[in-house]
Amino acid sequence: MTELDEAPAAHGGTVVTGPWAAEPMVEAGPVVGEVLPAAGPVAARPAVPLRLDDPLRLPVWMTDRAVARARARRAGLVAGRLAVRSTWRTPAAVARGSWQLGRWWWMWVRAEDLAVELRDPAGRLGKEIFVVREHRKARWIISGGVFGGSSLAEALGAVMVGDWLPVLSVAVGAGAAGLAGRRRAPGGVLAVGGMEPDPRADLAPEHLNAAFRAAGLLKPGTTLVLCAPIVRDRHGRGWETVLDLPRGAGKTAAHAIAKLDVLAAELGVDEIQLILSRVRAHEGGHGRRLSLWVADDDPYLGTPIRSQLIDLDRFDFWKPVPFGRDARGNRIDVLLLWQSAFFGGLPRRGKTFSMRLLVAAAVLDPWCQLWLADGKGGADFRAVAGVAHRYVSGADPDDLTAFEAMLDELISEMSRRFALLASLPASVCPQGKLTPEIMRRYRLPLIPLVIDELQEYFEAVEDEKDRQRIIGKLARIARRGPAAGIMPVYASQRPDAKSVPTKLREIVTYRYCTQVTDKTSSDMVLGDGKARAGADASILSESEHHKGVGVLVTGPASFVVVKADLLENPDFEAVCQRGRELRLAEGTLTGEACGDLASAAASVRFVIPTVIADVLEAFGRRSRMWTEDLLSALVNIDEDTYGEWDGTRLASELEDAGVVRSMKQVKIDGENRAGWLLRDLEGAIPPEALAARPVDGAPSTRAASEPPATPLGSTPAP
Ligand SMILES: Nc1ncnc2c1ncn2[C@@H]1O[C@H](COP(=O)(O)OP(=O)(O)OP(=O)(O)O)[C@@H](O)[C@H]1O
Repeated sequence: MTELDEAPAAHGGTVVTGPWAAEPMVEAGPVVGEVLPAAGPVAARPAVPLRLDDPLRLPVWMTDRAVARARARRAGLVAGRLAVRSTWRTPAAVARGSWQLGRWWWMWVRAEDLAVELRDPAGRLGKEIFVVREHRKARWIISGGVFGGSSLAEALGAVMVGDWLPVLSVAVGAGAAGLAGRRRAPGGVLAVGGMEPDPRADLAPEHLNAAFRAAGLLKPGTTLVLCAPIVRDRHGRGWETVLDLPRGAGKTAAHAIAKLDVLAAELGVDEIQLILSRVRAHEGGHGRRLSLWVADDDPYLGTPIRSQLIDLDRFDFWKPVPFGRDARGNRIDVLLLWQSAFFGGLPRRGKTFSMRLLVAAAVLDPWCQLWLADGKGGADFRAVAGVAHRYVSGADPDDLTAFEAMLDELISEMSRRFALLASLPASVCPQGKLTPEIMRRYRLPLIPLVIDELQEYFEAVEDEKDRQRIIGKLARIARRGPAAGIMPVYASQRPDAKSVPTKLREIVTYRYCTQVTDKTSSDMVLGDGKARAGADASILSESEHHKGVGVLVTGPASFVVVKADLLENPDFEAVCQRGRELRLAEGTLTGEACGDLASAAASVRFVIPTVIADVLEAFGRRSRMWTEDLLSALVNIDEDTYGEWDGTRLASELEDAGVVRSMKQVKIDGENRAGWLLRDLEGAIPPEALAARPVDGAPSTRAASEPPATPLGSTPAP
């Protein structure tokens, strides 16, 4: 196993190469400003001026097996259909052609063309009738001459050459009549064998012109401007080109992207097979320039790619996380540093699995402190319990309290970090932001805050005011957290306004949406107007192959459709086990992952006083509690012992057990009341018992002579 040290260098919150970037054309150089021929029955490719020093280029079907196969298949189909259909179509075509030729001859011999020219505005011929008659006479003579001459020639030919000559003449005549009587497709394009041309076999400029015209993007008589020849892409999986919409029609690249569904239908492919993206100014583009790629097949077919994270010993979360691949097979990595993310989509479409790739990367970095809440409390995240600093599973009333306590604690941590960063000298902290050096020196690990099935928490809250308060906290963390190394990743199953509060979504920088039912739901996750701009998760199908495929929006104008790598539950468990070992070795295992304090104390033969043990149990995952709540929780634990206790009795018992109370009033939700802090209670546990927990950075195997590590969260003076 290796560390992913060849991962691209960190760069401010971007996703590496996506199909929106015009790729260099490898097969041929760009031919700027070449005008596509008008739509029509033109089968030939656009004439690219040849120069003597141009390399010899073979037709694509000779160099590309996929195209050769597609062509052969199509030729076979066309020939087969032609053979079957011609049995009844040929006589009909010959009859139609004979009738048309006969009619044409009759019009000609009647000199109708001349008569039309010579008629006065009232439609009379007047004296010109004599000219017309002269012509009629001459044309009858010519017809008679041709007919008589050819009959004589046929008769002589039959005698001198053979009887087959007249038969051949009749066959040629019938063939000509048959050709004249062929059926034509509407618009004048010939439908060979009754089949439409298949752009997958050979995408030609006229296909593009016709599709753009049908989508209302081209005015009659105008054509697209080809900036690069239409070539096979480097993997031979589709056709690609760069083109401009013509000036003067008022149509932009954005208009074309909004018509992606119509264009795909006109090109005879599924929307998922057509990748249209703007070519921006820094790539040499402008408002009318588009990069276009038409895949031969659904680009997401095939077995899912196993996540690289499974085989990594450790990962550096300051680097982009290997996430998946786009339609064209380019790797997509996601740098979560300084960012926040939102995952949405219908159930069972791979939302949690995709999000878990980021979690796995965090788990593999011992300098990441994971705070995680799973609203459903399913099996997907159970393995993080051994690594996570805070882990809330489920959305029952107790879990909801723990969930909010976790948010409060994190907000306090965020404020502490900002205060600390502000106090550091500019030489240590030049940008006022966390750096890997500051992280290690001041024990400020990166904190991914991961919340799956967010809708469960919103639904568990009955009062709208409480819901808004939670949204406010989540939004506050998303807005300010990233600069302090706190990166929220939220996921919700239901793409509606209640489950995906707009206020929250708009702050989050990355948004990922797996399949949804319609454009409105897609916009609900990805942002208003995104579907119109091409980022539309409703084009994903229910196919097994589209599980884990989602639209990843990385900025106001950038998105990519990604097939996420696969990381299944057993692999995730192995990753979590590795993450725990890494933290134990590095002395960074903290919080709930350290386990139950009472059992840790028991392992060093120390018995925690019952009152402290019970109070700790009553605290659960909270960091502070009001006395009245604590007393009722104690009554729940043991009514016989605590039924008669009041605040004074509790204070004196805890004092006797060694608890030193640092403050009598504690603030919860902005309200100060008599209460207790978790850290005061933990302060009463003797050092040996605390040392039995790896919480303070002591690897379980640390030698007695080694100095103790500084606890995470306790910061040395700058
Ligand atoms: N990248 C992937 N490639 C292939 N299959 C995947 C991928 N991601 C997920 N799946 C499959 O899809 C199933 C559902 O995934 P997941 O649990 O992430 O869905 P979800 O959208 O989070 O659903 P829910 O909201 O019900 O939890 C998984 O059990 C897995 O088999």
